[in-house]
Amino acid sequence: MKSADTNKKPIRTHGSLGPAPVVDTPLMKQYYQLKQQHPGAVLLFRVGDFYETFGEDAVTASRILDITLTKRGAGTSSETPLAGFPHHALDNYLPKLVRAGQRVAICDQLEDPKMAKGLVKRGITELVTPGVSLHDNVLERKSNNYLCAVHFGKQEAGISFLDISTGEFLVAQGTIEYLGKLLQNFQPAEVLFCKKSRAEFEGHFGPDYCHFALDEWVFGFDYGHDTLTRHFRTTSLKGFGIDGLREGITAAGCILHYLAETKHTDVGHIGSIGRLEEDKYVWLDRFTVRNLELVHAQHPGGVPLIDILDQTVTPMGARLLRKWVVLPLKEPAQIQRRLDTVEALLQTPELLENLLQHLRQINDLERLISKVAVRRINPRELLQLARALEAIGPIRAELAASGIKALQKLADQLNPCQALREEIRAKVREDAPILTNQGGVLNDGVDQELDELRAMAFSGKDYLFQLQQRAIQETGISSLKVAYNKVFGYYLEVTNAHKDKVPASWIRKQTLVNAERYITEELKTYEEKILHAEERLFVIEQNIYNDLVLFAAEYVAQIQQNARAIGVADCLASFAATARQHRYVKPTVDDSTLLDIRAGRHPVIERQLPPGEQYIPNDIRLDQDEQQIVVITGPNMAGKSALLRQTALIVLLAQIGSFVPADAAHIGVIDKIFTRVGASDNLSKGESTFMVEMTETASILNNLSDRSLVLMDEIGRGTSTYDGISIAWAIVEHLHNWPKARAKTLFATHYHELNQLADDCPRVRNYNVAVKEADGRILFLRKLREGGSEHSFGIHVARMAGMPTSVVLRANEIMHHLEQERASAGVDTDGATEFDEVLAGLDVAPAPVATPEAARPGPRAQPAAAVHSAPRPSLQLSMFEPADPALERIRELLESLDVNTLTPIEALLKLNELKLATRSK
Ligand SMILES: Nc1ncnc2c1ncn2[C@@H]1O[C@H](COP(=O)(O)OP(=O)(O)OP(=O)(O)O)[C@@H](O)[C@H]1O
Repeated sequence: MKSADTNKKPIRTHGSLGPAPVVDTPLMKQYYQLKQQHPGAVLLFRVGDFYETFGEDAVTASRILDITLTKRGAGTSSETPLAGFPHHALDNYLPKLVRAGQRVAICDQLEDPKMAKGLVKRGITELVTPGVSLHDNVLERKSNNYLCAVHFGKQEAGISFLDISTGEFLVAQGTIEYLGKLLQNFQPAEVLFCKKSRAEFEGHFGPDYCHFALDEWVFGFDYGHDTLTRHFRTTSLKGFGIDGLREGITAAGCILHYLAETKHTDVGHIGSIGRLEEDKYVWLDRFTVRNLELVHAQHPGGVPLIDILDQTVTPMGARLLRKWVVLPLKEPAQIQRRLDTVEALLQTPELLENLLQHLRQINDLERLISKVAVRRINPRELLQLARALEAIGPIRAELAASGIKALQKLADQLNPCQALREEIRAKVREDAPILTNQGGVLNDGVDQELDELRAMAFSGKDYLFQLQQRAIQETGISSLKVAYNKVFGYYLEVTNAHKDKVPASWIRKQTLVNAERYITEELKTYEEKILHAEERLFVIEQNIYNDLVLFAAEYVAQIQQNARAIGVADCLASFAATARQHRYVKPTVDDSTLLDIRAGRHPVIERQLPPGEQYIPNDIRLDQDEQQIVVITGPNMAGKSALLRQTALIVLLAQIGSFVPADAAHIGVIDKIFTRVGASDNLSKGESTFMVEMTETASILNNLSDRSLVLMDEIGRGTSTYDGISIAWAIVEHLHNWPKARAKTLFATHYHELNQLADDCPRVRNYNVAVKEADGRILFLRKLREGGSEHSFGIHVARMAGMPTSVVLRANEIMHHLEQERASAGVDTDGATEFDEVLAGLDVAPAPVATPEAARPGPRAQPAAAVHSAPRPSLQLSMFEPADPALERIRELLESLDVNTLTPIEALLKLNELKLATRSK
């Protein structure tokens, strides 16, 4: 990047520093020059033993790090805020800044200040950003830390993820929904996009992602392709199976560009790039991932599925499990292999125990080898690497002898890398320090010169001790001591009380309050010898250590393969451990379209219940021919949502290869799980959100297949009753009548009116979650039983929640009144209710499938005119009052609709339009 001409005018930084102070010294001139290289980053500027921040950076740093904010040049034209911390505290403070979402540029002194002529040379040595970090304090052991890049193409969009701490590099291309799902699944720490795409990105995915916008030229396909092929040293990307992904390649190229920008150039551990194939995994839309709380809880204090499931003992296993959970499989054979292995592990408890015990020794093999690749591994970590490799041998032996095919295959992938292990053990001292430049890293006998220098340094120190003893004897000053500091080197220190006994040949060097410090010729000579030996010794150690790291770097690919195999073994062992501990059973997973769960339980809720309370299991059966859609009614708190979610979670667990919380489960593979929850914070967020959601719902509903599972929970709750029921009704009808697919559906509602759907739609069945009323109170039985419910129990729940008795009594009175009114006014001669009329008038559903049931009187059997001809004293829809001209317009709009060609979703959108029109009148 070009820096401004700094000779003539005062340097001004880019926006973030605000009005820049006048540059008054060469040091500040140097600072602003460096600051301009990464204007958006907090610059930690090394001055002596401190990292300093200036201007806005200082304000930010002091707020995040809770360090003192002072002023530099207070009261002068160059006054600027200042905050700093000692350089050795970097490991402590840097992660705090990065975790707070800051990008941090570290500027170091590039030469020894003692040697520098004039201003010390400084430069940015690293740019640490939330998505590009190798610091243990920034990274979470159990999750990946992804950097992501998004590129919007003309037809499709591309996306790429990289975890630099593990070397995992992924790419995908597809629709905006697919990208949204991947973002939700991978939860990147930082997203890169093109400057001009900011609005597009935020429009689709919201403003909450920590992001960085790059120049447009970075997002060229040719540039991306070249960057990738140069990195992988290949001529094409065919070998990775990604050559057709134009937008994806562009995004991936942008990631590598960013690594270079942030000075991450040693990235040999990024040895491959994998494609995230949309077809391979169950489609979980982003609401489903969030709503099922797979990896993150929706509310503070909530427990996500992963916390219940995760019994892994290695970080590789924990990270892989998080991926398995959000990417369930669709191929029955692949699922079966995992299930069979878990079963085999359960049948051989001794193998499971041994495996877990050895796995516990493994540590974070994957991140350790990445540190080797980027040359940032310290001696203690290298020892950890050796220890991890030592555990590989026994694991390989256990797996190979297991007699379980899948585990034997894993054993074949493991390699204890004996030569590397032995080399580390032979060279690195067991008690090696973290730093490599202060000695004590290598064993004796590793290098002859090193041994000789060590002997000299140590004997020199012995000599100094003898010198001290001699001086004490000669002068009679028993408190005399030999000491060392960086400025004067070795010196003799004598307290003031004895200074008259000091020989004349001693040279005074420093006067303290209570003592004098001296040097002698002899002391100087020995000091030089010792320091020289030490300096040389440190250099030799450093060189040998660097060579050892280079040697280890040759094992990167092999150790990454070990790490992957260990991750798989750990996940499977974790499934077995969970199944054993919590009574999970092996599901049957096949190509059928049946979903039959016997005595299923919610894996999370059952573990959260207070002691003594039992989770009540329930059966759920869905198929294509008889029971495609189950409408579940029941009062608030009955357990409807729990039932929906447990069904999805059981399917999901089965398809990631885990046993399931049930007595038995038969699962014909599901290809998509689609969830909509009509929570008030969802549908009622605002019209625009509502529209976006409806449009998305539309596109997803139209893409469902016979293998899809749809969960609708209180759809329409966030809007008015009529809207809510209409939308819910239309969606169920669509799902039932859509000729292209019969998606299995669970529909929870407390609109008991929806029970009428079963009259028209032969594959819709009514169920309810049982409750018992006794003495005006309600007892939740949590049992699903066939049949609809007659009324909702909101008032009882209000009582349970501690509502004042007077309010509860009054509510009861009003309810009875309304029920009576409704009974006398809302039922016409055919038995259709007021609500039926409204639906009939709008006719939002497509023509029913021709079945005998469809001929029965029901909502759609009513002609549109019925809306006006039937008496409606109590449930007036004022928008149909003819007197109002604005409403006339709405009527015209309605009449202009061709209901025979209108799709259900177009109808929903029209409904919304009408709603807006009524509001604007
Ligand atoms: N089968 C069950 N066994 C034991 N407890 C259960 C069961 N199902 C649900 N519960 C408990 O009941 C609570 C309420 O359940 P849930 O949220 O599913 O009710 P709901 O019918 O969806 O209510 P609402 O209509 O208010 O959303 C849950 O938080 C859970 O603690």
